Amino acid sequence: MAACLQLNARSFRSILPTTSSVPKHSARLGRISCSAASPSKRYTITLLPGDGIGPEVISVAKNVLNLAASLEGIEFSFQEMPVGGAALDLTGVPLPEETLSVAKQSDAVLLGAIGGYKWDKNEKHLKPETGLLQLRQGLKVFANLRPATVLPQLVDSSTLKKEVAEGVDLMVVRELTGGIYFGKPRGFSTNEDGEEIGFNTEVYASYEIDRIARIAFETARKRQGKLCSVDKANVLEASMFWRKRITTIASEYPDVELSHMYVDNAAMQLVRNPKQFDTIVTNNIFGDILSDEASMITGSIGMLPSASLGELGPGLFEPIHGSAPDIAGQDKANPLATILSAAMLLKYGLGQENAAKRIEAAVLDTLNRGFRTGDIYSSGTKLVGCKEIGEEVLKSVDSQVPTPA
Ligand SMILES: NC(=O)C1=CN([C@@H]2O[C@H](COP(=O)(O)OP(=O)(O)OC[C@H]3O[C@@H](n4cnc5c(N)ncnc54)[C@H](O)[C@@H]3O)[C@@H](O)[C@H]2O)C=CC1
Ligand SMILES: CC(C)CC(=O)C(=O)O
Repeated sequence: MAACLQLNARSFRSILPTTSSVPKHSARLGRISCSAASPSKRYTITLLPGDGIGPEVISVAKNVLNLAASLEGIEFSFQEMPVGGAALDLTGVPLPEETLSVAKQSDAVLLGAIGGYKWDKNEKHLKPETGLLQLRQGLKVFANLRPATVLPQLVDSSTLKKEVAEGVDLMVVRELTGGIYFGKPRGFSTNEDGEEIGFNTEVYASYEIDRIARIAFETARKRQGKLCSVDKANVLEASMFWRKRITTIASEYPDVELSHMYVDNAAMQLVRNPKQFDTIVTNNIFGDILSDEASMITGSIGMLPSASLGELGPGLFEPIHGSAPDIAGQDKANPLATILSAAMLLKYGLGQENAAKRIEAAVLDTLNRGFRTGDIYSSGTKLVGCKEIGEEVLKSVDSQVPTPA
């Protein structure tokens, strides 16, 4: 148990510069300016359950977040707002102005997932996914941290051989508000031969690369000091420019060992020898794909949390998975990624590290007691649903002693 906690604690501790005294809405990234004042103990949290399994995992994570925080004397007021398909059904748009406004005014945002078959044929501006992209852009959360750690308890759940998966502890730093997801021109048209076409633009300005590069170098510096920048600079101009800017920023971090890798090779290396990676920095689309791949090394996409942070304003915390319509409404979803996202919210969003550690420890304790959802089940463990594993995590939190005042 101690060894497991140690491994986990290191991986969580090493994500970003430690900010145990981050005031509300202070800059949290890169060159952080922190107040020395004690953190506030009252926060407003926007909950965005979204679609599919989103409401199931958010309901569980909310209870865990609330209990862990209360043991540290922290009070939350939660405000639940619609986003994605749920918002489309209610209001006709995937990100209502009120949702964005409430989110912006809160201290942190916890999101489940969006999307579903029902809205798949909608026009682009009426897709749930557009609402999530608008939310990320509206909150200006350009830095998406996606830790992938193989917990000793789940090494048998990995699809990779034990000796390959064991000990993997990597961090994907994904650029989140630029690149091909947002680049213009984009759309549908007709080419000179009269053929219908669809097109998008991968574009990055130097400031966008420089700021994510600094976050990634700072992150690597707090971890094992190794940063691998992933691009497609053998083919794409946007990647050539990415590599040039990353190399320029590297001169500010002589203590960090920088390497570059093409994305096709990186995809292969992640399953060949994932332990070679410490911190990966990459663009929006490659980060999306590589982090889903990395999640399977850890056992399941249902295990990977994420934190999306900007220079100012609330952070957005969400599991990396989608709305999983194939299992929605069946109490089969693994809520641990969302619960761990709540821990990231406490640590990186609010500077409440002790409460975050309570959640991380409770997740480990629950796994140590043998509880598993279907996606991480292995023989000899206890198969439970989303609600039940949530209740077990709550019991683990509940059994912890409050920090003396
Ligand atoms: N951040 C978000 O809200 C995201 C939303 N989506 C949307 O979600 C919908 C479904 O997309 P998919 O490509 O199927 O990706 P997905 O991540 O929703 O599901 C992929 C597979 O993983 C499983 N899975 C995902 N999360 C799980 C969990 N917590 N526990 C157990 N199993 C889990 C699903 O059952 C499915 O078999 C689409 O509408 C898509 O656009 C996709 C990715 C991210
Ligand atoms: C807009 C989202 C559905 C894109 C995505 O897959 C993600 O960022 O996780």
